[in-house]
Amino acid sequence: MRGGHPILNDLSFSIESAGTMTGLLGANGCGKTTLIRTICQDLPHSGSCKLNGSVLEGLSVRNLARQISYIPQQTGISISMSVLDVILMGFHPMLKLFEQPSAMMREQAYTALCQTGIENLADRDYLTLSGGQKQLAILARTLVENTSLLLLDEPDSSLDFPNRSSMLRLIAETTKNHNKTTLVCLHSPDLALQFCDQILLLKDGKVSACLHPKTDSDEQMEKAFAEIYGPVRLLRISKNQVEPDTQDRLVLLLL
Ligand SMILES: Nc1ncnc2c1ncn2[C@@H]1O[C@H](COP(=O)(O)OP(=O)(O)OP(=O)(O)O)[C@@H](O)[C@H]1O
Repeated sequence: MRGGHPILNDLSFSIESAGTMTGLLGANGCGKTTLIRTICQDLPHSGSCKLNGSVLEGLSVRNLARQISYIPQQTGISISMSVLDVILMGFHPMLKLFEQPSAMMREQAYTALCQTGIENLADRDYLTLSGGQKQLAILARTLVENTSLLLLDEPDSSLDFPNRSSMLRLIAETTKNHNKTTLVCLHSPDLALQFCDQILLLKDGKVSACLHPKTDSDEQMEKAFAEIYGPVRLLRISKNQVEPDTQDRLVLLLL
């Protein structure tokens, strides 16, 4: 519910097993953020969300934070603190009251900064970062959180062209290597087709299609995307034309 109005209706879906990444796509205002915030229990709703068989409704904020990492479009951090301290916030749900992060946690935080390529910003005030640098810092924080479900709302929106791809690759690798389940809102069908195991298309408050880019036919996917975006054509670029040892690359063109 937003402003007293239902945004999502009779919506039901399940996400594949741990180690998989699901993209959530749809037109502006179709309810992607609403769905993500509903799952992390940030918005009122009827029905229920289950994670590994456990109902999420009714769990305490601390308990939810131990299981779910949520990256909103705007981080909401408004006080001065170093980028390293922002990453260390990822350990808070694991610490007791007044307990400080250990040396090992600080080391892990620095490693996460290196993984996202912003170790040179460790001592910078977070508030002085650009929008894209902030997104990389928040992703680094997510990497240290020991959660099983990642909910990411357009984590690439402020990033430059190559960094968008790097960000999605890193999220996909983290998902697989750490056996996490990831649901990510995206606006780029191309990035979703390249990195996601499953794509949910949202329309009129419902899931209009659930696609599996590695196995669905091009015709099936074209038809589903056309429902959302209008006439489209799916181009398949053979792996030999891209880089060996990768999948064919799929690119969606608006007609
Ligand atoms: N605080 C609010 N009060 C009332 N309605 C809201 C509020 N926030 C969002 N909405 C409405 O809820 C609907 C879904 O919004 P939501 O932000 O979930 O869409 P979205 O798919 O994430 O959009 P975008 O791709 O533009 O980010 C929209 O019609 C929006 O106008």
